[in-house]
Amino acid sequence: MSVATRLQAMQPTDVGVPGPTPWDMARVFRSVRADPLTFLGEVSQRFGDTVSFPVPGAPALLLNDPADVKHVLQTSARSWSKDTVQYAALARVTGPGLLASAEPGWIEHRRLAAPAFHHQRLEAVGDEVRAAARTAIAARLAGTTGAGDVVDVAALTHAIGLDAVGRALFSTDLSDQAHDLLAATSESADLVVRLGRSILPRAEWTPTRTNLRLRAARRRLDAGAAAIIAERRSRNAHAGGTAHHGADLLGLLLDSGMDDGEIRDELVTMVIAGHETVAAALAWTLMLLAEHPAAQQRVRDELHAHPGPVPLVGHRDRLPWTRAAVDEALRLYPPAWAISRRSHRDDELGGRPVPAGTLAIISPWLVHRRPDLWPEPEAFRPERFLDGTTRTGYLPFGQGPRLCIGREFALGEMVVVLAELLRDHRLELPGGRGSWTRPVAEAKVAVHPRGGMPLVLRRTGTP
Ligand code: HEM
Repeated sequence: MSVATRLQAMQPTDVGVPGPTPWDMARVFRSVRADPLTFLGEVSQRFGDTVSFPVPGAPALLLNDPADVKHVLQTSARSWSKDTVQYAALARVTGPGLLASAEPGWIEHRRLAAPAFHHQRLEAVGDEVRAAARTAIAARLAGTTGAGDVVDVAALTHAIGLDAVGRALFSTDLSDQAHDLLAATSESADLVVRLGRSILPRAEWTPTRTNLRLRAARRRLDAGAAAIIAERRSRNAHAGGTAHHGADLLGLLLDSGMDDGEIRDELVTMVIAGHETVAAALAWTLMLLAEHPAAQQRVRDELHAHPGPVPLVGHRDRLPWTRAAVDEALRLYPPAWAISRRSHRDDELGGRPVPAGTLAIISPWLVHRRPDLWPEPEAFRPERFLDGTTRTGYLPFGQGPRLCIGREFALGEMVVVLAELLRDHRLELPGGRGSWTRPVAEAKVAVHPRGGMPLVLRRTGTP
């Protein structure tokens, strides 16, 4: 490639979309890395629905118009792939598992995993999710008085999230490995974010601190996955070595003919995608309910009006308000705060041609705060979702063919955990409303409450 061609490739491509200048970006560089949510909010306020970032080569566009979002993720999904820095960084941990994989191999893996998320199967694992919630709640509350102890509900929901994935998808009790798996997934998630935001991407083999730490975290995840696979094979051998390893996700993967490396990638994908997101979403939901005692009481009233175990699937008819509270919490705090795609063909966005190679950044966090779609967008109002209809500009689980495979599982899990916790407990803000400050929403792999989520948990019936 000639110098002129190289220089040409370094120039941002102008597609006639406004956005910050390179100078603007240089000035805010540090704060963007520390707090991308605020930065994205500011640029969309300043430049509108489509914002262009001054990066070398093909355009990088932030898309906030639901029509553009639908175009990229759904209508024209075949022209846009996950060939992006975000997913390349994730693939350093998960390998080309279902979440990070770019087409075309993805569809076979999706078909293979799908039966583990079908309604029938999810109905069958409701007890496991309930058991995960009960065990973690009992462990966390052991030794507390029940009369108003401050509990970090984010740590609680992490423990539940991991255990629920283990029990429901791998029929495995992960409690022995929980500490190590939680530490390794959260370490990997932090490093993935760091790599995704690095201005100087280095080759995987260079001995940078991040690369070395990532390799160590990967080894721990590999060991965890290998132990889960070995345990299932040995269980199967003891049961007479039947041809089928079971109806859960791990059984499906083992029966599929995938090699152990591919199975490892899917297991690690599900552990990361399946517990970080649900844990964060639940922590924010509990905070919002603590801030809104009347909404919380309405959840409890619904639970008392319908005693008995809450089903994972089909809970909406019985507990419409509880489910609406979950939907509204996912609007305000969508754990997956950024979704990226790269076009591999020339395409059009809002009537404007965009070349192959264009990067599209979609932030559910921003789209969910559009005042034209969500009046008083910062207000927590579960009633927005009471009618149960699909809403334009609502995509906590993505949209189109790559919609979250764990959506029904996650929603069911969230409702079941709320039921287990709120039936007999009241959540309050430590120090009361006057002295309460929300934890900072930290955009990592999921949007987490920085420093945890300390809330008062009081057994109902105690003063
Ligand atoms: C509140 C919880 C969850 C949220 C907010 C969430 C969000 C998302 C989003 C936005 C996507 C699409 C990403 C994209 O298009 O680039 C996605 C995909 C995915 N999610 Fe979830 N997720 C959640 C729970 C789960 C659970 C419980 C699992 C599994 C146990 C899971 C596994 C996956 C997988 C494997 C994909 C990739 C699917 C594909 O590309 O075919 N997620 N998730």
